[in-house]
Amino acid sequence: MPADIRITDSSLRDGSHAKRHQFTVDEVASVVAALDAAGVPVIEVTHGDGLGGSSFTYGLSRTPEQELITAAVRTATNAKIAFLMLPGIGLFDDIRAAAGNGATVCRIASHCTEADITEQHFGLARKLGLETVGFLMMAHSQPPEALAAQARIMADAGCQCVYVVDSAGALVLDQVGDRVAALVAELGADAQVGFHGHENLGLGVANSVLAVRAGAKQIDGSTRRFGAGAGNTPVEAFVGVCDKLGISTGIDFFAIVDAAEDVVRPAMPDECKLDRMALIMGYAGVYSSFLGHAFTLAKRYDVSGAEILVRAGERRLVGGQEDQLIDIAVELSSGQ
Ligand SMILES: C[C@H](O)CC(=O)C(=O)O
Ligand SMILES: [Mn+2]
Repeated sequence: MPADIRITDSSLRDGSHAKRHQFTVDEVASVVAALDAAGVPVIEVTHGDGLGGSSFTYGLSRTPEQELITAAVRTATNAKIAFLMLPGIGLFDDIRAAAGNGATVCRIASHCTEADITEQHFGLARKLGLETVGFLMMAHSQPPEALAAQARIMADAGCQCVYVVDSAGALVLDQVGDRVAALVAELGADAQVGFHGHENLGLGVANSVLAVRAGAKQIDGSTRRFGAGAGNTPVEAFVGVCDKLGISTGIDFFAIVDAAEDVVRPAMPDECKLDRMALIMGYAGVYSSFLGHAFTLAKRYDVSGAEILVRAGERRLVGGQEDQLIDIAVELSSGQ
């Protein structure tokens, strides 16, 4: 029996933000082995900011991501290995390399008003025989009908599942359902709809259930919430809730609970916490991966990390504008 929904585990990609991109091959292999054994169908492995993300702006990786992808592919027996790429950060050759190393699911992300920059990337991915997923990031910032129009651009370019991506963990309950429903209505049989949640307001599981009820067929999460900000929808809790609701995921609850505690947690530098800075991100609508940058800048310039995030929210900064966090920190340190 096929599962009702397909879960993609992002611990080894979104979790890369929380680990400052310091994964080793051994950590990736042990996490993939545990998730695969628990029945997780898709495991995403890449630098937190996608292929090519290793840089001074986004943070240097400890291990080249193609080596991590290769290790994941070698380890998985059933799970598909996915990778993320953001046009402008990664290159076409990075997609070719990931495909050559055995990854089979290509996830292309853009800010949720810029789907047109993904068209050529979906074209290449489909030509390479990859399964395609599109990410409309910072989805809280646009109304359902605007997101649906952007989803149509991705689907027409060859994307097989368009995700509503709550990058800031700012969407609340029906705001997820309304957005997913708008995409389902727009895309019909042309593409599936997915949801990627963050825990910054503590709603990852509830939001994901509402996404499923609105017609989403693919849901992201991270085991032990290992992701940016307060982390992602916890896969183990979501699987338990789905079991109770009669939504089949194909993942064994007890096995994923053990994987979270015994394998994923030891690979994490710390728990992903719902603390002051994470809550402010959700409340102010700030891109979750800014957390580590704001933390570092707060220390360097001796200013409040929370204040950096509040100002980032006021300026409606989007992914790719990490450098503007430095401007904010400098302003704060000079009393502006
Ligand atoms: C590059 C981002 O980290 C993608 C993502 O997971 C999000 O927007 O959320
Ligand atoms: Mn994310």
